[in-house]
Amino acid sequence: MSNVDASDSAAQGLTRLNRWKACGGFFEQYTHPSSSTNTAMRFTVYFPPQSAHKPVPVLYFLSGLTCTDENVVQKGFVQSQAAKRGLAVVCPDTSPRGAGVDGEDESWDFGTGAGFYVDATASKWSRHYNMFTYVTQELPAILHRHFPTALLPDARSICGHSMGGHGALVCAMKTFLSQGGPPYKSVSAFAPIAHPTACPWGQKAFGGYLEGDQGAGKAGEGWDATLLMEREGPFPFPLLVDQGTADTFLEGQLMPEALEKACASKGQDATIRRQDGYDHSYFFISTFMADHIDFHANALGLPRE
Ligand SMILES: N[C@@H](CCC(=O)N[C@@H](CSC=O)C(=O)NCC(=O)O)C(=O)O
Repeated sequence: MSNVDASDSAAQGLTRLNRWKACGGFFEQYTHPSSSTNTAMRFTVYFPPQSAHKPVPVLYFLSGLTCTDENVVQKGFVQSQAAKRGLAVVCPDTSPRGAGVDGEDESWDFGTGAGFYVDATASKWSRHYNMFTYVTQELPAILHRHFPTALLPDARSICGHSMGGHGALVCAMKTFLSQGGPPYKSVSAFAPIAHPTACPWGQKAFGGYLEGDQGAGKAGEGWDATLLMEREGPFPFPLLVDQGTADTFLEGQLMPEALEKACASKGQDATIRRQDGYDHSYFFISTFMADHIDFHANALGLPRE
């Protein structure tokens, strides 16, 4: 279970920053005080046209290193298929901002913009860098309190890219294992950092955020999707992963073959696809976004087109 208290934050207010009409629905961007991160947090929701008349299921999209809530909104092409299927898409930020932790802005792959969707236990980071509790508990509670007629409380799935692809896997796995909220119905990832304890990005993040992860790396094992699959799989939700073959981070950082092997050994319901010639960018993500929206809409029981 989480070491962070997210219980009181649903009562706190949201301030709307922006609203844009798209494909008959609306993107709405909000800021609010967060009890998980002890900072202001920002997120954007796509409300499909159907949500004006009845509550709809929710897909969370977790972005990667250096991103905010806006990258996938501007370049992910979520809205056209989400509007067709009647699926809301929630896009959180990737870390607290302006927390004031010494060194948080020194590198692009750690600290600001790089929360890695863990709950930090190292004392320097643990007051603010609690993105796991924020994404899995606090933000859903806020959304369902503020938008009860637009969003269903228990029908949720999760997707992400790179750091966020791994975050999506771990949010679903750890929520199921801890029974810490309604289970996610499906999980998908674009180019996830599939085995973070074995790659430089993950070792840097876990070594910083997690007490006891320096050196032997033990603390990170409970936050590594491939190790969670090996130890606790199979999980009762389907998994879809897309990986571009021309991704410059594929060798050395992403390691989809490790996750693939773990899924195969545990009989996990998993589809892991290689997409020829695609890189790590939002050109890749936007190309296959409709497939991912359909995958989740089907798992969430939405009517097919
Ligand atoms: N330092 C570089 C590379 C950063 C980068 O490629 N970030 C990816 C996510 S990587 C894994 O989590 C990304 O999504 N970038 C944003 C985008 O809109 O493409 C840099 O700063 O460019």
